[in-house]
Amino acid sequence: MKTYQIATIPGDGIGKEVVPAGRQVLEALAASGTTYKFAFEDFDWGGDYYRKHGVMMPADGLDALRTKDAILFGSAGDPDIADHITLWGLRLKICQGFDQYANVRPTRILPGIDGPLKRCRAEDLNWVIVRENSEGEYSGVGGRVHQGHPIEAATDVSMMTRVGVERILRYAFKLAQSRPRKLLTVITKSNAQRHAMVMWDEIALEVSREFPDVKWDKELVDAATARMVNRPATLDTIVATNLHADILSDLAAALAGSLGIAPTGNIDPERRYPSMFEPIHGSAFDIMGKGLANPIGTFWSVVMLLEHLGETEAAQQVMQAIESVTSTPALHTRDLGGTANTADVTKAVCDYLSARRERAAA
Ligand SMILES: NC(=O)C1=CN([C@@H]2O[C@H](COP(=O)(O)OP(=O)(O)OC[C@H]3O[C@@H](n4cnc5c(N)ncnc54)[C@H](O)[C@@H]3O)[C@@H](O)[C@H]2O)C=CC1
Ligand SMILES: CC(=O)C(=O)O
Ligand SMILES: [K+]
Ligand SMILES: [Mn+2]
Repeated sequence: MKTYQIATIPGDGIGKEVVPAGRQVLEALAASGTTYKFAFEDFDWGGDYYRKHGVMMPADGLDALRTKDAILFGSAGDPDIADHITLWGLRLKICQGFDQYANVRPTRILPGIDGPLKRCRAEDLNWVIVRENSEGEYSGVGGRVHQGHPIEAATDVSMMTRVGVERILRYAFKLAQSRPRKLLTVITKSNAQRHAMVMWDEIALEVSREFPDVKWDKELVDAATARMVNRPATLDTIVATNLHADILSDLAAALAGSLGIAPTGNIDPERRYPSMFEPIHGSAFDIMGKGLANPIGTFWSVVMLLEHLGETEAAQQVMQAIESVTSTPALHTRDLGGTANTADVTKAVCDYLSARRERAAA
């Protein structure tokens, strides 16, 4: 029997609540009679580790992850440690260390969820945002000098390379091609950002020639926010830079009902390294430790993890379990206007998976 090696890294805040929940779902799935097992290794990296060791993860931490089939991640972010230390010390260290250059963020309005847009039907919002995940505004290039003096200066340089832009655009065109509408929107800001974003537009045109069956258009990022709200059905696959897509995908999640529902894959499409799956949200300091976290974003990330492993049927089963739970208002957490807690939702998803096994056996 095949055993998938899965690393779990809860990290901080509600990551510590939703990642164990995600693991329970994978365990319930395996117990329901799959032809494979999961072997989990849990890593206690994050803010608590930082308080003990002065780093978010060990210097050779990537080596412990290198041989895993996938990583399930929670969040990096601790109320008592600066956000740039936690993010760069853990999540970005893994994303950049394993060159997970494609950050893939599907969004749709799940059954039973009441989205905030009154003119948007559920079928009008079914997007996948492809976020460049290795360079751009989050390349980490820059510096700060003369701190505290009037002449203090600081830069965050947005680095765009032809290789980086070409590979993410090619990934996005391919993904668009694989979806029924074969529709891609390339989002930039090539009016104001007159160098790298102009290069994006040029490379988009070049790469588009490899995909004659994909319809594509361009939108500037400011106008894209309005289009997402006013004409959601005109979008399908979306590709944008690291920063732009980070912002647009939180908006997308909110338009689909809640930040607590939305999943991500940090993908190395070439499979040189393990890919990492996480909800798009962060540590949620305001609700951590209270059992209020919606675990659906993590469960949907588990679906993406299973798809990445090639376990398509299992992925579908977990997605069905999620949709059965979202269809039941009594199982909505507070962010969806309900009163259920993290454990209630987790149990319902696990029970659904177990019941499938019983139905199959009957
Ligand atoms: N991938 C990662 O590791 C990320 C880390 N962060 C870090 O997380 C910390 C907090 O960041 P914020 O900007 O506040 O964003 P956040 O995503 O943690 O929270 C924003 C709002 O959404 C709500 N929310 C988020 N997830 C939820 C869930 N599953 N269920 C119910 N409500 C949920 C929170 O309660 C909060 O009101 C910071 O340290 C930040 O750097 C933020 C985003 C991603
Ligand atoms: C850090 C962050 O906001 C994200 O990965 O979405
Ligand atoms: K996260
Ligand atoms: Mn974000």
